[in-house]
Amino acid sequence: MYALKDKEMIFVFTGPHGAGRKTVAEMSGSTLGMKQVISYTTRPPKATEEDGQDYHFISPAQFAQAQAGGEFIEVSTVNDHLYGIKSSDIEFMFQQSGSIYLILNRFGAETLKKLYSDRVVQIFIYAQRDTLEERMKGSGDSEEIASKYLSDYENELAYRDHCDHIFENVDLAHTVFDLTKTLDQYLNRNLVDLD
Ligand SMILES: Nc1nc2c(ncn2[C@@H]2O[C@H](COP(=O)(O)OP(=O)(O)O)[C@@H](O)[C@H]2O)c(=O)[nH]1
Ligand SMILES: Nc1ncnc2c1ncn2[C@@H]1O[C@H](COP(=O)(O)OP(=O)(O)O)[C@@H](O)[C@H]1O
Repeated sequence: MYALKDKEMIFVFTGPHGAGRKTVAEMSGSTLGMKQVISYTTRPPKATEEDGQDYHFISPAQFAQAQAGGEFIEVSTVNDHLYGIKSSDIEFMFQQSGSIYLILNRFGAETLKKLYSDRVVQIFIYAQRDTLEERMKGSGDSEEIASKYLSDYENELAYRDHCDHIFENVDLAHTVFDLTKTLDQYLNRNLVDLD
């Protein structure tokens, strides 16, 4: 496991699938110069996704090999596909930036919190159930996947009690503004005028 250096912080975006975690994390992250640690997955890429940008798309055999070699600090199964984060990627991203972020389900968020305790800030992004349903349709998730995620909505929502900051993502610009202001306070960059 990578040992964090002085002032290095990990921001974990979690919350229900389709709430806009990825959208808002990328927008605030690029404003603040934070780097994303990209997960590895055995899920096939969607039409709009790029290898190395959205995920590192690897085969089950490649995943098993990396897992056997102890390369992952966390592994999770979602809809019959494996997802994991490599410790070496955390280290590499910290060489690029003093703060990194990840977009994880609640199990991954909980694991990182256990591993890195007070150096992890958990950001919970959510939306109302019917809003999620609409967004999932819009982002190309199949009805089967959407209904699987929605059936777990209450459990996903309950995880917010474990998080440091909670944002309901209704209006995108508003969420990103509030989120950037919150993250900026940890980073002490004062990019956002607080008045
Ligand atoms: N625990 C864990 N969760 C992950 C990891 N990578 C991605 N996730 C989460 O697992 C879920 C995967 O969902 P998926 O259907 O592939 O849709 P996505 O939202 O487009 O990535 C999302 O909630 C991700 O945030 C990982 O390495 N570990
Ligand atoms: N505030 C918002 N209003 C409307 N659509 C949004 C908003 N935030 C995100 N979206 C859209 O919702 C879909 C899901 O967003 P995404 O960031 O992929 O969610 P997550 O990472 O939480 O699964 C995307 O199509 C995205 O463009």
